[in-house]
Parts: sequence; structure tokens; C-alpha cells
Amino acid sequence: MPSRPNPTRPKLFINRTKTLFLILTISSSLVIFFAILYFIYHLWISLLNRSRTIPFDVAASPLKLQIFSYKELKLATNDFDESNVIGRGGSGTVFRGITRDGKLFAVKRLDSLSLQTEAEFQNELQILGGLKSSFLVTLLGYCVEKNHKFLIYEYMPNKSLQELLFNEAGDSCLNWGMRFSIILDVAKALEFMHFGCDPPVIHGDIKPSNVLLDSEFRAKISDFGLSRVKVEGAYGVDLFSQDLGKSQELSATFGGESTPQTAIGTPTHHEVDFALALQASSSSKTSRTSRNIKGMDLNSMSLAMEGETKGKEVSNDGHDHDSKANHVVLSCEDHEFDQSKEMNLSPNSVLDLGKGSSKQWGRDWWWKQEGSGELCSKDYVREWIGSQIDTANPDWDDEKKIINTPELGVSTRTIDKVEDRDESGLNESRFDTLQEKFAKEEINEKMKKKLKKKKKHRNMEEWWKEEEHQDEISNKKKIGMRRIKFKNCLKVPHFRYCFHQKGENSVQDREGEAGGEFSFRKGWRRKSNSSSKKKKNNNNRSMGSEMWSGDLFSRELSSTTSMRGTLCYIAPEYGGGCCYLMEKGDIYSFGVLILVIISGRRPLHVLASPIKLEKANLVSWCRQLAQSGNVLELVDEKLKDGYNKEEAGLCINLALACLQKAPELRPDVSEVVRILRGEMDISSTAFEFSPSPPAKFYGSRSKQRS
Ligand SMILES: Nc1ncnc2c1ncn2[C@@H]1O[C@H](COP(=O)(O)OP(=O)(O)OP(=O)(O)O)[C@@H](O)[C@H]1O
Repeated sequence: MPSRPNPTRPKLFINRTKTLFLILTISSSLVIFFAILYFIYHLWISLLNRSRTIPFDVAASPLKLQIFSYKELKLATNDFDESNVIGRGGSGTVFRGITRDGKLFAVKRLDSLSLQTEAEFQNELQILGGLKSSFLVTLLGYCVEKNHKFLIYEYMPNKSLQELLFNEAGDSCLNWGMRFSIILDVAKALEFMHFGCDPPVIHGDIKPSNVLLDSEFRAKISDFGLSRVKVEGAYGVDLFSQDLGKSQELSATFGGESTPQTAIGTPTHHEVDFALALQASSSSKTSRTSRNIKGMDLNSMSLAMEGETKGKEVSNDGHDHDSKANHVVLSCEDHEFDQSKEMNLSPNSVLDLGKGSSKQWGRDWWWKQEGSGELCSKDYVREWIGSQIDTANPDWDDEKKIINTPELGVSTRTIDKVEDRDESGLNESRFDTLQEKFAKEEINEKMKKKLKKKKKHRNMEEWWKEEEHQDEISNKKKIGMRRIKFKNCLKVPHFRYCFHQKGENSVQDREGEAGGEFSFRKGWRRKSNSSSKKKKNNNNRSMGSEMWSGDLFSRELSSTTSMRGTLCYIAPEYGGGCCYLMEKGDIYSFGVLILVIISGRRPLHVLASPIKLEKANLVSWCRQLAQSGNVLELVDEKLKDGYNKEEAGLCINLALACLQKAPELRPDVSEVVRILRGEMDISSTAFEFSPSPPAKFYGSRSKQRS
């Protein structure tokens, strides 16, 4: 008897087949999906690489750069072994490499593939790759492979100036001779870049970690990631465009040879430059000063200072103290307290202000513009108010009398005193009723006027607030204008944001600055990255202790690279809205560098001890020392007496000349070199910060240095 077919079997079979089919369909579609995704990803990467990372036409470059293979570099650095790491920077790690024939070279591996790193990579190739000088670190070649980018440089056995000056052990091996020759070498390097290249090259990031030393401790400049070629005549290079296609076009004429143009459209940066925003907030008002100083006659400054020191001798113009005070008050009332007007006075008009003026400006008025980072009329107004109260200004006393003694007689006496009237005339009242009435009315009117005046005196602080508010409004207006201007010029959004930070948060920014609250995106990011590395290397020093001592704080601040340079080394004009990178910006950074080399200190070194606070800001401290005529106090204690006092004094004063706020007053680099060589007298360069004529500081240097 045939067995009855099991009805569940085909069902089970069908079910199994269905499941299998479903699994197969899902997995195959998944495979197809991922394959497409992978393909798209690779296509995107290759497109991206083609548009962004293929370096400029190396074959057409005036200097032939070698193309290294990844394999070659891997071999030379022992697979990028940690033992071969010779330094770490903001954009990558630097390894020591060795060729088969035993030659050493340095390999910079760009760790992040951000747009900024990309731009810096292209910049190095296009600018440093086209320059050949014994004062610049030679770029030997590059490698772009497997999504890695490398730059290969000549090896500098004595590393960077940063490491030599601030090594962990704290023993700087640099003697005076070495320091002086490093200063001279950097000056010569800048001279080559500013005057030896056509068009000139502006480095944009002069600082100790970018000064490398060869086996004989000869200094060479490296890191051209932020450098620019000056193309727009006197107006410099547009710092914000960072259009490498443009710079490619420009670098074509290097060395007198022309290179074909290649279109390398590197996108602009979108990093928010908090460092600059902060600087901008503190220098927005000072920028006005720079302009004023430009137009100011140095003679008038010295006359003004003389006036201050000689006191009454100078103010023998017949004006008494009160009248000067009144003059100032009236200017304030009319909101005409315009610094530019005050500072553009002719020598005579400065003299006319006499004693009152010296009180008004105070002893340190032209130091404030640099040191405090804030220069505005509020400083002067505050100072003036202070001086008026402290010195028991008779004018104020008179007014006190008016307020406290409402009786007519007393008031009359007060007013009479002010108006130089004969008191007795009123006391012996011989007027008839009508005359008396008129007299009373007249007196009342005068009293009212006086009270009004007093009210204005009282409202000085309020007036200052108003003035500051107005300043802020006008700043915002300016920012608005700049935004529109830059929008029109199709500039990058970075700029807008930067100014948004500056404009809208300007007060907070300033407060932050005063309280030492800095927040630079890149800086803090670097700090967190590097702190773990530092911890590894330096176990016995906790992060907390470093922070407390301020050492880490200082280190991070002075090595924080922003788009426009490194904090403390960036010239003030780049913070005030100026967007052109100029040679004088390098000169400013060079001024800071000189002070760092001579003092063996970071430009901003905050320590817990309050005694040392005055020395925290190297530039301000140096200015204070210059004011007191004691610049040599700045020289590194480690040098003890083993330094040339004449050379040290010259370098410090040269640094001060380079650190002048107004770029046009800074010497150019050829003057700098000549001054260092003893071929030129420093006193012939413009000087804005000395309380006494430059000759007091400088004598001509007879010694010639080759
Ligand atoms: N050619 C070289 N030879 C020897 N050491 C080098 C060379 N180039 C760089 N280094 C070392 O590597 C360190 C890092 O250099 P790098 O240029 O990457 O960064 P940085 O200038 O310190 O920082 P940033 O790039 O943020 O400005 C240098 O301080 C130096 O010690």
C-alpha cells in the first residue's frame, strides 16, 4: 500500500527555499550596496586628491624637488619609529630619516589632513620649494602617497632655537656669541626674503621653533606654511584669500625663471582665529593711535616730554593751571576729546598746553598704548579725573563751596573768584533795589552755569561710559562695512566670523584678556593633544603643577599658531582688521624673537609668584626697563657676566624699534642688518616709545661686525 505523502514536507521545503532566497537577496543587495558605497568613496577620495593634493608642476619649478616614495621614507625612518621622532609641530610629526648612503634628512609627516594643513603643504612646496639660500632650511622633496603627505628637508642637527632656549633641563647651551650670531642670521634670512626675492616673500610666522640650527649653530629659517609672496605692491598680500592658485601664479617668477601656471584651487581656511579676535579686541582702539603716531612730529613729542619734565618752565605762557583744566573739560563736554587732534599738535600747541597738558596725559601716556594693549581716551580721562581729585584742584574746591553754601553771599564770592571780580564791590552793596535785583539775577544765572559745569564734572565717569559705548557702536559700524567689503570681494567666511567674535564680544574679549582667559581653538586642541605626550615624557611633573606654575600656560600661548602667525609674535596690525601680510609684520615678530633670545624667556610667561608678574609680558617688561634706562636687566641670568653689554644693549633697543606699534616706524630688515653689523646708527630710525631722545639710549657703534 503506497504510503500517503507527508503534506508538511513540501511546505517545509518551500519555506526553506523562501528563507534561503531571502537571505541571498538581502546579502547580495548588501554586498552590492557596500560595493557601490566603496566605489563612490574611492571616487570621491581620488577626485579630492586630484583637485587638492597634486602638487604644483614640480618639473617646471626653478628648483627641482625630489619625489620620494612612501616605501623609501618608511625604510629611512624605520617605519616611522618613535625613536626617530625629532619634533612635533602643529601640523605634523618630524622624523629623522637616513638614506642608504648614510645621509640624514628630516621628514615632516602631516598628521591631519585638514584644509589648513593642505594649504601649508602647498605653501611649503610653492614658496620654500622655489627658494635657495644658506639662511633658509632647504626643502629637498616631498611625497604624496596613500593619503599621506610628507615634506623632506635638510637635516638640522641642533634642532630648533625653541628647544635650545627652553629645554627640559633648563640649561641653555647658547652663549652670547651664539645668540648674537643667531639674531644676525635670522635678520639676514629676512633680508634675503624681503629684498633678495622678487617678488618679496613674507614669512608670517617668525618664532624660535621656526629657527633651526645646523651643526655649527648657524640659524636657518624654516616652516613657510604661513608665508606669502608679496604681489600687490605696497599693499602687501591678501592674507585672507590664501588662494594657492593665486600664489602659484605669483611664484612663477621666482629666480627670474617663469613656470607654467597650474590651477591649484586650495580652499580657504574656516578655522576661527580666536587669537586674532582677542588681539583685535585689544588693538582696535590702538590702531587709531598708530595712525596718529604716523602723523605726529617726533619733535613735538620730545617737546611735550620736556614740557612735562621742566614743568612750569615750559608753561610760562601766561595760562594758569585752572584754565588748562577747563580747556580739557570743555573739550570733553563737546565730545572733542579726540586723541588724533591732541596728538597731531604742532610743537607750539603742545607747549601751549603746558603744565595742564602734562597732567592730562600723565607721565606714561605713550607707554600705555603699547603695554596695556588699550589705548583710548578713557585712559586719559580717568587719569585726568584722578589727578584732579588727588591734587585738590582749586576748581573743584570752588565747586564744593557752591554746593555746600547756598547762601548768596558765599556763592557770590565763589563766582567772583572765578570771574576775577572785585569781592568788595558786592559786599558793600550800594545798588538800588532794581540794580540789586539785576545783580541777583545775574548771580543766579552764573550759579546755574557753574552748577551745570559741576554736573558735567560729576558725569565724567558716565561720559566715559557713553564714549566707550559710542566707540563700540562705531566699531560695529566699521565691522559692518568690512563685512560688506569682504562679501563683495568674495572673501572667506572665516573673516566674518572672526569679526563677529571681535565686534560683538569685544568687551568680554577684553575682560577675558585681562583675566588671562584665553580660548584659542587650535591652541587648546593642541594642548590636549600634546599634554598626553608631555605627560609620557615627563612623568614627575603633573599637568596640574604645570598649569599652576603657569609654565604650561605660557608655553601653549607662545606656541599657538593661528592662521596669521603665532600669538605674542603677531604684529598688532593683524589684529586690528588689517588683512595684508607685510614685511613689517615679520619685523615685529623678529623684535619679539630678539627679546626671547636675549632673555631666554618666553614672550608670555606667567608664574604663580606675584613678584614676577611684571615680568610676565616680555615686551612690556622690556619697555619698562627701557623707560628706566636699565635694559640690560633683561639679559638671560644664565649668561651671568659672559655677554657683550654693548651688543646686548644694541639688540634690545633694536628689538624695541622693531616692536613699534606703527609698522612704518619700524626699521626695514636691511636697516636691521646694518644696525647689527654696526654700519648704521640705530638712533636714525624712527622712535616712538622712549621718554627721552633716542640719543640717550644709543651711541653710534664704532665696532664693525662682518
Ligand atoms: N629640518 C629639520 N631638522 C631637524 N629638526 C627639525 C627639522 N624640522 C623640524 N624639526 C624639529 O621639529 C619640530 C617641529 O617642527 P614643525 O615645523 O613641524 O613645527 P613648529 O614650527 O614647532 O610648529 P607649527 O608648525 O605649529 O608652527 C621643530 O621644533 C624642530 O625641533
